[in-house]
Amino acid sequence: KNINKKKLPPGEMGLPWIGETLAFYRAQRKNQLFEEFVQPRITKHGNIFKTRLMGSPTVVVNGAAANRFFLSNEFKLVVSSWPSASVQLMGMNSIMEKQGDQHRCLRGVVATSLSTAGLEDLVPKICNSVKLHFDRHWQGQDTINLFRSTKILTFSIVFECLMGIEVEPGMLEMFEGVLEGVFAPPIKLPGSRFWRAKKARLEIEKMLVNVVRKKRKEVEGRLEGEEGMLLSRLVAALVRGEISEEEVVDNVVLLVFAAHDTTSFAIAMVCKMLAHHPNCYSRLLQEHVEIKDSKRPGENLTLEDTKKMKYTWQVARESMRLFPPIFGSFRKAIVNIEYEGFTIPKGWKVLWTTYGTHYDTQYFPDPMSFEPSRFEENIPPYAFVPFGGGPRICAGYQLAKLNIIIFLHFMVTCYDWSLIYPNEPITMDPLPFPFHGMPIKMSPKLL
Ligand code: HEM
Repeated sequence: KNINKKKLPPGEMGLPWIGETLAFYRAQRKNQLFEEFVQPRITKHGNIFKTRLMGSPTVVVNGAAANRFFLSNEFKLVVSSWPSASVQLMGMNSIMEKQGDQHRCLRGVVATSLSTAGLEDLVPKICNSVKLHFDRHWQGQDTINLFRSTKILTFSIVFECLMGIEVEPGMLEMFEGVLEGVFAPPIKLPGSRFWRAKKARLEIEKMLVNVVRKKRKEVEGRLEGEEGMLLSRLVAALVRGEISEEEVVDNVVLLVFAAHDTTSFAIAMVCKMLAHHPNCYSRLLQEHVEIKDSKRPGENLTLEDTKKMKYTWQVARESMRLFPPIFGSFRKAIVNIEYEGFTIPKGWKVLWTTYGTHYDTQYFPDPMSFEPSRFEENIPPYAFVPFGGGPRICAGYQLAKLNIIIFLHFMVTCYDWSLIYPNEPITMDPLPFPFHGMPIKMSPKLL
């Protein structure tokens, strides 16, 4: 209560409640949130400024030092803070709402599924999913909506390869029904986005509770110590009494949400960059042809093979630097925070951004040019943060990486392709997506 006003960061709070929300939304709709909202305020006030968004006084922080400070002090100074609609739709028990020991327990379950042994099993599974996807959706077509295609694929990879739940017809649509409401105003009027999403969530709950109970019987009948995929591990924790049935359900929903638009957008942007940079494309193609030539026909890739996709991962990281799938995310101060001579009062929100460092000339000279070779050098910690950092760093980073590079392996070695709209605009709703869904022309490759 006794905060010295002079020590608040500079910036405009605007009108009561509404603050600068409209300007924020306007910029977001054009996918110009950084250029039109953040950058001009950095120029005027510096890297740390205050504003008011959706009723909350908020401090926007930019730069590697700020990322380090706020991301690594999760649980001590700040906690993640999602809009009410997201929390209602993902559930109160998802990992993003958990702190301390409960958070550690859930992360542990995800992490063991993505440990080295887990990844070794995942690689052939992902390969099979990609091949099956091409057989079902690409074969015999000469054009395809790439963004849609990668969403269908990512969904089946998360469900079948990571969790071990078979995808049934209609499931993807049900989940997308929920995702559409995640950032909508939480208005429960019939017909509103949020209302429709709530209905979809109830349907999913019904479906997942059955899946979880079936899995529970299986897990209980198994020998102790026998491990399985992520769902089995979550259910095993349920059987041991460490987590509840609601926690299992909420975390399955959360994992789909976390993986879905992010991975698909990352793949779409890599393809856009490859289409615009033919030299990078030939170098990437060569990497994959060499790997393919080292295998017998039909032999699956191994984790070792994916480690050889070094240039591909540079291309993917450079694409995520320029087009991060996540703009940043909100935290809430749980104490009064002193930072860089300013006070951030307890209860205020903090918005850290990926863009605030990704275009910083100190770390990325000539930041607007596409140069995958930047990633040959080590990038200083917290300067490149598409996956966040600290205790809440992306739990699915390894899966995202494998999904992206294995998809590219099969796409570039099996197909010739080109963008139908090379300069297709990117919009946001509120996550970024290519306006036309990135249609491509493609034909099977005659290698
Ligand atoms: C290119 C793809 C992806 C990107 C760019 C991405 C980015 C991020 C970022 C920035 C965060 C941190 C959010 C914060 O600090 O508030 C995060 C958290 C998370 N991500 Fe990802 N993600 C991707 C794919 C995935 C996948 C495939 C999964 C899992 C299947 C996943 C699961 C998670 C989970 C569970 C968290 C929450 C971690 C926690 O709260 O402890 N993500 N992701």
